[in-house]
Parts: sequence; C-alpha cells; structure tokens
Amino acid sequence: MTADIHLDQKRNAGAAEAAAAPQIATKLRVNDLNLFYGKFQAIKNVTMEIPERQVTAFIGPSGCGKSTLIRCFNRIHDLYEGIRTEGQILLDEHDIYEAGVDLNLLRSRVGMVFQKPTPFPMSVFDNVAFGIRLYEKLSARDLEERVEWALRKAALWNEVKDKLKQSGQALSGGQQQRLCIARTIAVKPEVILLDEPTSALDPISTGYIEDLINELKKDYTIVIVTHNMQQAARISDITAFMYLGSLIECDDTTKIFTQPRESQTEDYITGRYG
Ligand SMILES: Nc1ncnc2c1ncn2[C@@H]1O[C@H](COP(=O)(O)OP(=O)(O)OP(=O)(O)O)[C@@H](O)[C@H]1O
Repeated sequence: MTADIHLDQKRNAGAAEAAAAPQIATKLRVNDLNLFYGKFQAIKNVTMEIPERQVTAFIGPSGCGKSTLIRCFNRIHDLYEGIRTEGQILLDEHDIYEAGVDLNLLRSRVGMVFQKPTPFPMSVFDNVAFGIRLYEKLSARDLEERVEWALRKAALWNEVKDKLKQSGQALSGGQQQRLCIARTIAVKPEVILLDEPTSALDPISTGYIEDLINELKKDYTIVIVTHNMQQAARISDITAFMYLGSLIECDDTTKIFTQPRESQTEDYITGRYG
C-alpha cells in the first residue's frame, strides 16, 4: 500500500477523531537541548514535545542527529566519555538530567530497541527474564507469567513457546528483533525508543513489527527513528524532521507529508536531498 493511501485513510480517521479527541498529555518535553561529542555539536537547540501513547517518528538525512537525540531520552550517552548535554528533558514534567536521578529506574521507564537485533547469548526465556530479574523480585511462577505476557505482546509467543530453552541467537532476524521488543516490554516501560528497528529485516518481518508498533501504542509512548519515509507515514502520528542537528519541523504526520511548513522538509520528503 502506498504512503498516499495511508495518508488519505489517516486524514479521514483524523477528522472524525479530532471532533471527539480528548487532550493528549505530553510524555517527554525537550527544552533547548544541545549535545556535544567533544567539540562537535550534534544537537542544536532542540525544543519539542513527545505526546503520550502516540507514535512519534524522527526522519532526516544520515548524520542529522536522530539517534543522538533519542539516546538522550534514557541517558544512554552517560555510558560513554566525552559527551556533554545542555538543556532539559522532562519525563512526566520531571527533569531526567537532574542530579540524583536513578538511571536504572529511568531506563526501566524508557526502554530502547536498537537497529541490529541484539539478543543476549542465553535462552529465549532468559533473554526476556533478564531485565525483570534486574529490576524486580518475582516468584518463579510470576516470572514465567510475565515472560509469556511479554512474548505474547511482542507477537512472538506462538513461534517460540516450544523453544523457550533454546538460544535467542538461534532465532531468525525478525524473530530476534521481536525478542528484543519482548525484553524491553517485559519490564513494563512507559516509553519505547526504537532506533531503525526494521532496517535489518525483510518486508514480512518489517510488517510484523509495524503491526506490533500500532498495537503497542495503545499502552506505550513510542519514539521511532526511521530512514523509510513510507514507514513513518504508515505508522506514526507525529513526524519530526531533523537536519544538521536542528529540529526543522515537528507536526502531525499527515501535515508533514502533505503540507510541510518548511521548504527543507518538503525537499527531503520529495527526495530532493538526503
Ligand atoms: N560517538 C560519537 N562521537 C563523535 N561523533 C558522533 C558520535 N556519534 C555520532 N556522531 C556524529 O553526530 C552526528 C549525528 O549522528 P547520529 O548517529 O545521531 O545521526 P543519525 O541522524 O541518527 O544518522 P543515521 O541516520 O545515519 O543513523 C553525525 O555527524 C555523527 O558523525
């Protein structure tokens, strides 16, 4: 199906929804954020809001700072030397960069799935149980129930229920990525960051993950980086276009793909550069 058809469907659905739509809360609020890798400034004065239980997609040419920005949302950069940030990121209106923030707790609230599937070298069951064991003390029975719940939510249970003791690394690429999503969901986060989650997958596995994202947004706030503009059009409610470290424009996906405000956005979505 083309991006255009999706946008038409969205527009019609959007008009009906708008009439009855309750106010959508802001889950993450970014205030004047700058990020430096040493002396290189990769994020420049970004201010934006990420709405709760919506899918927000980041698009833009390679190297524009999409991954760098979303990695700020759970402070993954803190694991590396020489990276400095300025500004604020509020999660439910509390600054995640404030002194004394518990980073383990933050990362259990804001989970992340990477581009390349990264199952740990352990069984399917232990992959999903890993984070739960880290953050919670569940009985063996409750743990089994939670693992099954997460695998069902990630639309993987039927394919792995007889392989729970086998290595997670023995699954197909698409199954491995759903396993990583199950691992992330298992700790019941509030926000899920997906950094190009389907770029290493075939179209069928990509379809599974896109359906899954659509399902997951009922319960979670989803942030996705994608190079695939049709994918952004298909699955996101809000699209943010970045260029050279700056946020050029962030709006309803339909608006970005049909009537962008900025000429740079239009040039990018019409394939004039990038
Ligand atoms: N660890 C790092 N040290 C120094 N510079 C970095 C580092 N990581 C990224 N950069 C630079 O920061 C800029 C933004 O990179 P980033 O990976 O966030 O872009 P991106 O939009 O996600 O790109 P892509 O779409 O290719 O994944 C690029 O110029 C990149 O070279």
